[in-house]
Amino acid sequence: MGRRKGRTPPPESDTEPYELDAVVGEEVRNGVTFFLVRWKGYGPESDDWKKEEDVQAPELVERFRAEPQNATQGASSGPSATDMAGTVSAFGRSNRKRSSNNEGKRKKAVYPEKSPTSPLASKLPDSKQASSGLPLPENDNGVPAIGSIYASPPIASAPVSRLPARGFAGRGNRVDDTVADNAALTASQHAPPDSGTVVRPLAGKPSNSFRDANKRPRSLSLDTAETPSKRKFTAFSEDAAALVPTKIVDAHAQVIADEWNEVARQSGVPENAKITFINEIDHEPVPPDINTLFTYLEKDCLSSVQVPNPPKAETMPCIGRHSAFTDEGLFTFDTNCKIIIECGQDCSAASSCENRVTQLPRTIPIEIFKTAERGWAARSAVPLVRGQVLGLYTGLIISRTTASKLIGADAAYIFQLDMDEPQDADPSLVYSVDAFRSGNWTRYINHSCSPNTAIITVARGSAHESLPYTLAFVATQNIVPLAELTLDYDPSEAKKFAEKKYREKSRSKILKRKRNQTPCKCGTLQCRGWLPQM
Ligand SMILES: C[S@@+](CC[C@H](N)C(=O)[O-])C[C@H]1O[C@@H](n2cnc3c(N)ncnc32)[C@H](O)[C@@H]1O
Repeated sequence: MGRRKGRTPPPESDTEPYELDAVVGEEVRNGVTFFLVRWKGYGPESDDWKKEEDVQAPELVERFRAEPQNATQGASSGPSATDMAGTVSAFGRSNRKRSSNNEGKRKKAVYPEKSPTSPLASKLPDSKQASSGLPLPENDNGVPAIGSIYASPPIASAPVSRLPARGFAGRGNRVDDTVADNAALTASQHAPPDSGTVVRPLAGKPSNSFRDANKRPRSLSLDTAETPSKRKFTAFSEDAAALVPTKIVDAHAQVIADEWNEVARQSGVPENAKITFINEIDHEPVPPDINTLFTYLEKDCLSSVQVPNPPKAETMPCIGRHSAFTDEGLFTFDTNCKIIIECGQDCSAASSCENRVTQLPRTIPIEIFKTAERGWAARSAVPLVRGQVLGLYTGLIISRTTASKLIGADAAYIFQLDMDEPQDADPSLVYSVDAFRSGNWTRYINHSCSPNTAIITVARGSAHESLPYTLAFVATQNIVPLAELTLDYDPSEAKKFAEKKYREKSRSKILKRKRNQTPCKCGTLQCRGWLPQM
C-alpha cells in the first residue's frame, strides 16, 4: 500500500487536486472497508504522476465506480465544509508508512463535489443543507457556542434512585403537518449510514458488554458456519415500509420501551410516536446501561445544582417570535441569536402562544437500533424536514467541576452547556448535562463529521423553567425514514477544519490521535478520524 509511481510531484498548490484514477482493491480491517485507490496528477503538466493509497471513502469510490470522470471533478473550486475528502485520504494515510519524505510533506485534498451533469448529483445531499451543522455562532474564545458532547467508551451503569419526570402538556405539533406535506420526500437524497448492510441476528453467545458496543461480536467471524446473510439496500423506494427490516424486540426491551413511552405519553407525546429498540446486529437485548432504574426524561432535565437564575422574564419579551422559526415551526437557520428565547409561564398567551416550538411534544416515532461499530443509535421511522425540532437533550445538570472528574463511560453522555462561556469561567459556576443515568432517546444520537442534525439553545421566558437553557436537536437537512440521526459533537472543530487558513496546520493537529481518543466510525468523506475529546 502507499506506493508512489512516476516523478516527484510539483510544488504544492491548494487549488490543484488529486484526481481518482482507479480503485485498485479493497480490504476490510476491523469491520471498516478501506479502498486502495490510485490518485493521479497535480495539474496538466504532471498528469503522469500517480500514487496509490488506502482510504476509507465508500461514497467517493461508489461515485467513481458509477461515473469515473466526474467522481473527483470540480475539485479545484475549493473546499466546502461538506466536501472535504482530503480529511479522509489523510486519515487513511496515517495508518501506514510513507514511502518518501516528499510524499510525507504533501497533503493534497480532494474536494469531490456534485457534478451538475452527473446522474448521481440528485442523489447527493445539497452541499449547503448537508453542511456540518448550522452556521452556529462561536464565542470569542473559539469555544463551541452551542455545547459539545465528548466521547468515551460507554459501559454499564450503576443503578440510581428514580426521580419523577416533569412534563409539558402542550398542544399538537404543527411541525408534523409539514412532515405530512413532505411525506413524498424521496428517499434517494441520502442513504442511512447503517442501512448498507443489515445483518440478521445469529444464534450463539449473546454480547452483553457495553464495551463491545462498537465492536462486531466474535460470532460474526466469517469462518463460522453461522455467517450472517447480508441484505443490501441499494436505493430507497418511496414506500418506506418496504425498507423497514424485521424488528427484533425482546421482552426486556419491551418493558423499557413501555416505561419510556408511558413517560413520553404523560408529556403529551402521541400514541403513534413510540420509541422502539431494535437489534439486528447481535444479541444485546437493549442498551445495557439501561435498566428499570434509568430515569427517562422526555422534556425536562433534573438538576443536582442550584443554577443561578437565567435572565428574568422582562428581559425576554415575547417579540420576534418568528425570527427563529417559520409559521410551521421549522427553524429558519438565519438567526444570529446564540440563544433562542421562547415564552414561558409568564407569557399571557399561555399554551396558545406560538413562541413555544421546542416545548411542543415530540411527534416522531423513534427507533433506537444497534449499529455494527457505533454502539446504539437513533433514527426516525418517518421522514423529517430541514428545520424540524426533533427532541431535547435531557439528563442531570451537573457543574463542570463534577463533569470534569468523570472518566470513561461515565463521561460518554455529557453535553457541555458551554455556549457563550468565557474560557476562564469558574468551573463550579458553569454546567453540563449528563445523560448517563437519566435522559431520553437523544442520548443515542451518535457523532458524525457530516451530521444531519444540529443543536440549538433555547431559553424559556421565566427563571427556573429551563436550567440554564434547553438543548434542542433540529434536522439540518431533509432526512429519509430510518436514516441514522447524527450530530457533530464538536462543530467548532469542523469549522476550523473547513477554513482554508487552518487547513494544513489544524487538520494535521486534529487528525493526530490524542491519548485515549476513540476512532470515529462515522464513515463519511469528511471524517476527522477521532471523536472529540473533553
Ligand atoms: C452519546 S453516546 C451515543 C450513544 C452510544 N452509541 C451508545 O451506544 O450508547 C457517545 C458514545 O457513542 C459512541 N460513538 C458515537 N459516535 C461514534 C462514532 N462516530 N464512531 C465511533 N463511536 C461513536 C462512542 O462510544 C461515544 O462515546
